[in-house]
Amino acid sequence: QNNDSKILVAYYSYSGNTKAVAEQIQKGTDGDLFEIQPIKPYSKNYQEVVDQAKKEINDNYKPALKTKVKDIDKYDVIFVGSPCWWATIAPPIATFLSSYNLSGKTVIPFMTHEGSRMGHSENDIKALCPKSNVLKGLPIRGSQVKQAEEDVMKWLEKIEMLKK
Ligand SMILES: Cc1cc2nc3c(=O)[nH]c(=O)nc-3n(C[C@H](O)[C@H](O)[C@H](O)COP(=O)(O)O)c2cc1C
Repeated sequence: QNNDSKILVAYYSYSGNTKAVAEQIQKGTDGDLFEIQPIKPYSKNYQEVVDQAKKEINDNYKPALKTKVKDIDKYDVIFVGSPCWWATIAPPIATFLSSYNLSGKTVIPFMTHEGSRMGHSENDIKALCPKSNVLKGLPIRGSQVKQAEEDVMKWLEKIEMLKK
């Protein structure tokens, strides 16, 4: 229940869509917003990032991140947002989930995509934090994030995470 929970909204966003949804979730939950950023940013060239992402995902590569969450232990609920990359989470999310002990916490995925919806990201997330309670995720089409707020708020209400 939102009123008793401490909420973190963590996300990685390459081109801004997932960031927009993260901000809507932050607004709806009053949680703390945290941007996951790799130390080495991905190329601005789309084809380059597509090729690099494919290789990194196939290799289970986990890029080093710029910053850490200060006190992860205080959070009960962690929203985790990623763009859909090759039908799964972007590699910085894999690093994020591997960097903390998230056992006993509720992990709530959300994803922006251009057709694959959540892909197989929920299973991949579960494998990275096996002792967390991973809920079903929210997929939002990347090109429609600006109109997504109502759907996001309805979803938050349904999963009892909308702030009172
Ligand atoms: C490397 C890469 C791989 C992608 N792979 C997929 C995919 O498999 N399925 C899909 O629906 N969209 C795919 N997309 C589109 C993105 O998921 C979509 O544009 C998303 O909203 C981008 O979010 P962002 O602006 O937060 O980075 C891919 C985009 C990139 C850059």
